[in-house]
Amino acid sequence: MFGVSMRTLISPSLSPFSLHLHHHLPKPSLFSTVLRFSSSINNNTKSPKNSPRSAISTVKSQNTASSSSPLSFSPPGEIHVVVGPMFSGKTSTLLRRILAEKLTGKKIAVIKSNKDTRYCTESIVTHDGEKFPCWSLPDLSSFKERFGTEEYENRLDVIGIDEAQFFGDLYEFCREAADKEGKTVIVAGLDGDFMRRRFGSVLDLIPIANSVTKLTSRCEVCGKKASFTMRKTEERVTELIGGAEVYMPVCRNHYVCGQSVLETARAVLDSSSTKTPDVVVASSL
Ligand SMILES: Nc1ncnc2c1ncn2[C@@H]1O[C@H](COP(=O)(O)OP(=O)(O)O)[C@@H](O)[C@H]1O
Ligand SMILES: Cc1cn([C@H]2C[C@H](O)[C@@H](COP(=O)(O)O)O2)c(=O)[nH]c1=O
Ligand SMILES: [Zn+2]
Repeated sequence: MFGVSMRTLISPSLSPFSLHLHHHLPKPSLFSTVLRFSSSINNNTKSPKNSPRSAISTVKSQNTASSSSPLSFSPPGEIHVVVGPMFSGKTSTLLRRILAEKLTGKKIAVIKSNKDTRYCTESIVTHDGEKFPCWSLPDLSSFKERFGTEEYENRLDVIGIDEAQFFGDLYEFCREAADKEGKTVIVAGLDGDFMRRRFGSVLDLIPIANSVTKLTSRCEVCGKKASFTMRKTEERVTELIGGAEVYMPVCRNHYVCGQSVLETARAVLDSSSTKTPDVVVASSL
């Protein structure tokens, strides 16, 4: 990772939600009554004295059990989104954050798309070779059942998702996990494809995210900060698995120059492929 620019889109202290609560709601409001009711349930909960894990599990089971009540208030989870071009350190950042959560005693799981078979199917692997075991899946909706529904609901705290651009059900999974199941979800993926078009549904998470981080790499041409990924080959399909042999990180200037160079090259290739055979034979002699 060469540079990081962090934009927290929702500041908890200034959220419309808290302003609304302070200035417009009659007191006591139904909402604050629900909050007090719910917190008194949790305060009366006797957690086992042994491990922090047991305490976490107890609170989570309580929340799951009470989630069917119309007056219940589950503690919300969180969604953190990490985007950027290829080689910008998205997987490294995901790994670092996941390990930090693990160190605090949280139970974690990492999922990556099974479309990405570049290094290893059972681990997320950074371009620097760091590894962490993961679930390699075709979609996210099957994760809960594969992980074990009871284990998922009562003990899992943090879910990391790598190569998020490849998951069609990303938005629904993250919203459900954070809003209804109290999970912290850390999502790493490409915001844009090689044409700088939105990639998959990563960008759809922004309105429901707690934080969004866009990383930069280093432009392979000039060394300045790179925010885009250039494809070096002729393929035009959106999804094309590959590494440095196919893609390179570039700055805006070299993305624009590179696109026009590629377009010129394509035009030359296209025109040469329409030449009559005798011309091709003649020129190749
Ligand atoms: N061709 C390359 N261009 C830039 N960085 C590279 C390249 N090859 C390997 N790297 C390394 O990749 C690291 C980022 O790896 P990773 O976290 O897997 O990135 P991402 O998930 O964003 O693709 C960089 O810190 C750099 O050391
Ligand atoms: C730009 C771009 C990338 N891909 C593929 C190439 C890689 O397999 C992954 C990205 O991996 P990384 O962890 O961000 O290095 O996505 C693609 O299919 N289409 C594209 O346009
Ligand atoms: Zn450049």
